[in-house]
This record gives sequence, structure tokens and C-alpha cells, in this order.
Amino acid sequence: MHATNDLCFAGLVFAVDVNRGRLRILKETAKLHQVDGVVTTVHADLCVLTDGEALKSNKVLLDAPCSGLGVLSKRADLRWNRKLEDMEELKKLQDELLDAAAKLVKPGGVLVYSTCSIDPEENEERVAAFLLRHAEFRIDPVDRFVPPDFVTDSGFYFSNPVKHSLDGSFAARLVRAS
Ligand SMILES: C[S@@+](CC[C@H](N)C(=O)[O-])C[C@H]1O[C@@H](n2cnc3c(N)ncnc32)[C@H](O)[C@@H]1O
Repeated sequence: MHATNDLCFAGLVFAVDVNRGRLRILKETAKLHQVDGVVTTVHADLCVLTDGEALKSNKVLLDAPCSGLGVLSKRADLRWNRKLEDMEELKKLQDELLDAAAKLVKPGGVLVYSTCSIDPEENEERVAAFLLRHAEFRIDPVDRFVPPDFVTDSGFYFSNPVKHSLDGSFAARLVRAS
């Protein structure tokens, strides 16, 4: 919704999700904010999207499914339901979604990868693995956009529940050269 407001009606937002319920909530929220005209919801599995050409954009946000380890204060159940195999599956899905999202970024465009996890395996390690597979992308440090306290040495955004008294979250800004 923040992205939509930023556009000031000068662009379009395509929201892709496999979960119809989430898309419905987005559409309703967009209507409430009177920006539903710029939001198109696409019910699809991003990994097998066949007509991605029409969705190619200058800015792509991948708000990835994650373990939620940054929001344990709100989701205490996650503490007890974690399994090692789930984590491996999740990392595989995050890699696949990153590859699929990269295909939607126009040359010179930006891909933002975000999670609500504080686990480096889902954050820095996924980005490092992505950059090995995609030499056309580079890290664009986020220090122009967020206060210094939230910028990691590698130029990522990171909020730490202990340090910042906020939910834990991570974001990497990746720019496509070609
Ligand atoms: C962290 S949530 C994103 C929430 C979203 N930003 C919102 O505010 O509703 C991750 C989302 O990824 C979706 N997802 C998981 N696998 C997917 C896939 N293969 N293709 C498209 N969406 C997927 C889930 O349904 C979930 O809604």
C-alpha cells in the first residue's frame, strides 16, 4: 500500500500471490485508500508464471514467505513448530522466488528482497546465493533510504527486535545492470 501511495497515480502495481485471500484483502485495502485503480491482483504461482512479460517492471518487491523469526513476539507458536526440513524447503522456495522475481525486473530496475526473519540463512545467505546465480545484479546500499542504525555493513536494511524494540525484518536492494 505504501508503494501505491508513493506512485501518486503515476504508475501501476501488480500484486502476485498464490493466496486468493491475501489478494482480496489487498484489493479491499486499496479501495479504502482510493488507490484500487492502480492495483491489479494476479492469482498465480510466481515460480511458474507463464505470461511474465506483461508484468515486467522498474521496481519489484519480493516480500518472501519466511520462518517469521523476526515476529516471534506476535507469533509465539512459531517457536515450537520449527523443523529443520521445513527450513531447507523454505530456503529452496526463497531461491526459486528470487529467480522468478528477477525475471520481472527491467534493465536498470530494482529488486527488493524482504523477509520478516532475523535468520541470516533466509536473509544475507539467500542474497549471496542469488548474486552467484545472477551476475547482472548488484547490491545497492540502502543508506539513502533508512536511518544509519538500520543499515548493515553490507548495505542491507535490518531491524533487530532486541536492539530496536521492533519486529525483526530484513531487506536487500538489488539493482539490475542489464
Ligand atoms: C510474507 S507474505 C507476503 C505478504 C504480503 N506482503 C501482504 O502484505 O499480504 C509471503 C506471501 O508469499 C505468497 N507465496 C508463497 N509462495 C508463492 C508462490 N510460489 N507464488 C506466489 N506467491 C507465493 C504467500 O501466499 C504469502 O502471501
